[in-house]
Amino acid sequence: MTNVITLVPAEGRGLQVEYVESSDLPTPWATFRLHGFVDRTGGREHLALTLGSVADGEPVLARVHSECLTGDALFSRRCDCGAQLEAAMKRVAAEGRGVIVYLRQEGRGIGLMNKIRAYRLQDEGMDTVEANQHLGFGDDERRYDAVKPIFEHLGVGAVHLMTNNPRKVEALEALGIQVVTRQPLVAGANPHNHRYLRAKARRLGHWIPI
Ligand SMILES: Nc1nc2c(ncn2[C@@H]2O[C@H](COP(=O)(O)OP(=O)(O)OP(=O)(O)O)[C@@H](O)[C@H]2O)c(=O)[nH]1
Repeated sequence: MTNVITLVPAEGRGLQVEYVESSDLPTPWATFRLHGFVDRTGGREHLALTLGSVADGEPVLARVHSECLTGDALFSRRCDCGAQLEAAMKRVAAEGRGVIVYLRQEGRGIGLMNKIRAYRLQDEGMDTVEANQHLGFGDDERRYDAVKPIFEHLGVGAVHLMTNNPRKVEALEALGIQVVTRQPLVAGANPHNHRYLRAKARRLGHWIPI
């Protein structure tokens, strides 16, 4: 007996995202519902956390977060990722309703090992964009296609998106997701990530007060 109950093809490149299963996920701030999805095209496993009734047709407070193992799980202060994830989960908990999609695209899409290579280059003086380029990658290799079928499966329509990243807003809107408002998500600035945040603001155009 399989747990796979839905197959949702997205528009465009014939992306196939399978919904696998859901469970409770108690956290310090709320007990979320945890939903598992597999992107059969890219072979990646993605997650979504929901709280409250997100399928009622009203815009939903939302975060689309890309995996950062070092920041999200290992407390790294090189970036702001873990602090942003925690802030987003707390905001959804405070609101009692919302969705957080956790996309498994580590290191802005270059993968964990290459992110460590990029960190080494940053230790030697490059900024986060230069390091990616030095390794032969683009500034940002992420794709957000999987978000559309995940939102469709969850019944999420329009969103209030928590992000400082203009490319993320553009990418979701290009998929047909209505971003009603952008909610700034500034958290986790510290002396170790000052250069990183400055590079995100200056090189990647993030709306971050520096
Ligand atoms: N290549 C690379 N990736 C990094 C570095 N620091 C963090 N990351 C990755 O950057 C991504 C950050 O994802 P998000 O927090 O969802 O997005 P964002 O572009 O910061 O935009 P926000 O929505 O404003 O947070 C994750 O995939 C991290 O693993 C770095 O120095 N180099």
